[in-house]
Amino acid sequence: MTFLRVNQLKVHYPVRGGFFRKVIGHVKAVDGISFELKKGETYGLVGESGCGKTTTGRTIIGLVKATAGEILFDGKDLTKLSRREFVQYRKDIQMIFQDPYSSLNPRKRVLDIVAEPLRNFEKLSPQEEKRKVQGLIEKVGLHSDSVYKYPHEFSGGQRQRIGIARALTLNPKLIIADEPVSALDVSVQAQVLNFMKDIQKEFQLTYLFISHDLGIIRHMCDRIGIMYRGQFVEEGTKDEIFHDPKHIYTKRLLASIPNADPLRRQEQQKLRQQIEKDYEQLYSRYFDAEGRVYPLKRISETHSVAIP
Ligand SMILES: Nc1ncnc2c1ncn2[C@@H]1O[C@H](COP(=O)(O)OP(=O)(O)OP(=O)(O)O)[C@@H](O)[C@H]1O
Repeated sequence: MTFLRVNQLKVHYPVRGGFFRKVIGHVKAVDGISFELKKGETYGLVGESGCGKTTTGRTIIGLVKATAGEILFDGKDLTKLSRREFVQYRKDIQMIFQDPYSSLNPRKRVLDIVAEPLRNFEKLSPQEEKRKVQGLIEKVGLHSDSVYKYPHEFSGGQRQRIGIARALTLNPKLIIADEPVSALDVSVQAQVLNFMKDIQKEFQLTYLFISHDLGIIRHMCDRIGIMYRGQFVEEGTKDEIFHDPKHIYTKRLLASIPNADPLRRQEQQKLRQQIEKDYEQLYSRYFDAEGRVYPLKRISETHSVAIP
């Protein structure tokens, strides 16, 4: 059952320059992507830094305005809703951020941090609110007394659990997790990821999981979309992507995962060189006068199209 559908979504950020800060061009952060999420699944968005993953997530949650395209959720196009209408949907879609160190207000107690979304939507008495927050804090594996503490009193993994408790406060249907463990020690990453899997079942959540780490994507996701410079180059189930990748860029990403077996490493090295050669022939980077990677253009698969 389709739960959320993104149709031809584009997000172009204006680039300003000159004395009057006029718009001199656009960064096509997301440039016509379409995909859908089914209820209860984990959909992975993967690609190298700057390919538009975060922008996609932030646009779905309404933090960034779409330039064109549709985001259909519960029969409504979120890009067309007024601010007021959007707030109702915002309850159902929550985000877990990358950095648990900066995403929690250091001056607020856990009670206030976790209760914040609640205060915007429900009028609970202070006692009811505290009971609810303590319940959530226990759910994420922390002691109920933690509600009186401040973020600096917790480890990175614990802080991310607090971020997750905050995301769960309003019983959301969809959680957008943007690199939720990349700021954490490898030893804690697995704990947080497994915990996210557990609560997914319990709270019947659908995840849009954003990561550049294919190992994590493989562990977490049912279906995967591979992004490259604002576009999708390939989409498939976990098995299709990992066992039968079709696109040269996906092969390149997969070849970059180090092989644990030393005997196979040499083989992998050779494969990687071949893939790099093919890739270089297909894609090329363009830079503007200031050295920024420019229009994120893709050379056609036949190598025959000249880039202006
Ligand atoms: N507010 C903004 N204004 C202008 N350009 C932006 C803005 N935010 C992002 N960009 C540009 O849009 C492109 C996509 O960025 P985005 O953060 O969505 O990529 P990403 O795949 O999530 O990368 P990362 O993994 O590094 O976070 C990049 O070229 C980035 O520089």
